[in-house]
Amino acid sequence: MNPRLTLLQLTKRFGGVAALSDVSLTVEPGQRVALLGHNGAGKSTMMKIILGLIDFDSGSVSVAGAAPGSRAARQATAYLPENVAFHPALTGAETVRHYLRLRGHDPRKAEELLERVDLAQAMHRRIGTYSKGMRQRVGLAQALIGQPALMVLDEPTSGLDPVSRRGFYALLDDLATQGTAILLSSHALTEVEARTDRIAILSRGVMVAEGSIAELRRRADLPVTVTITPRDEGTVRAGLPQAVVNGRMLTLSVAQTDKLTTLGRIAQLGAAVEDVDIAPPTLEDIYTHFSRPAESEAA
Ligand SMILES: Nc1ncnc2c1ncn2[C@@H]1O[C@H](COP(=O)(O)OP(=O)(O)OP(=O)(O)O)[C@@H](O)[C@H]1O
Repeated sequence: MNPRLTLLQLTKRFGGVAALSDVSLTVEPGQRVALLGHNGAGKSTMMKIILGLIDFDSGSVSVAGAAPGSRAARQATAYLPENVAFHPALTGAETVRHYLRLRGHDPRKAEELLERVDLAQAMHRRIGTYSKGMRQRVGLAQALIGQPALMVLDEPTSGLDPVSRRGFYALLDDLATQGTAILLSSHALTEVEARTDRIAILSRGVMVAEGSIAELRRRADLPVTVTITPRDEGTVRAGLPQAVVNGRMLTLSVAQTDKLTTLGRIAQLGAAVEDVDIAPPTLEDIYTHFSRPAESEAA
């Protein structure tokens, strides 16, 4: 299958600032890719280039096999900006009908789209009375028009409460199952860790890491955290002198390669141990690990 999005050695400068340097990325049909990066890392610049809103200096970009900004690319792509702005005097239903007409679709589909984003109750109210999260969901309904081949979402959950976030990701899962490729930028590491297939980390315009969370975890080779709940603290501390006391628990930071040996030593402590938990490095740990070299360059 052809990728829905291909960026090859993409470079973009704004005067003296290299917003993107040699960035490559592909997103296949049905993939959900999270684009992570500090403020000013180049995420919005990349999205604007994909949408054909700004030019780039060198490299190549293909959106569903077409040039960014071309009619074919625009038809294949849906975009949800971070702060959606709609006319406050129009209702949700009127707004989505308007976008349906603009994109050559049957305006009667507005109700179904608004139901999909959980706005059935409020669709006939003026948008001026909506909360930020509700406006965001109107934006999402607009982005769902015509079953896009590629969805580009800029911080899509920033105004949403936890229940709405869950609903939002369930909707993305449905779209991905039907083949839509999804590229979303986010600073919410915990939720993208659970709800996306691949992570792309930009740091000062450079793609410093890209892959599934399992691949990035392997590559980063960060220690796992082993937490032991002792039944007999004295015996556990004597058996594991390097463990750090943390309230009622003892924790150990263990290299991946020493994990099984350490578990063997814990098992030998027998009844002195009440429980053991192993936590792999979180996406936040991985993100910090890969972003760090560029940060130290900056120092
Ligand atoms: N129109 C512009 N003119 C000059 N510099 C720009 C312009 N747009 C972006 N930049 C610069 O390019 C770099 C990347 O900015 P960009 O907005 O892409 O970052 P970002 O990752 O989206 O950040 P944030 O998380 O804050 O939205 C920054 O140094 C920014 O100042």
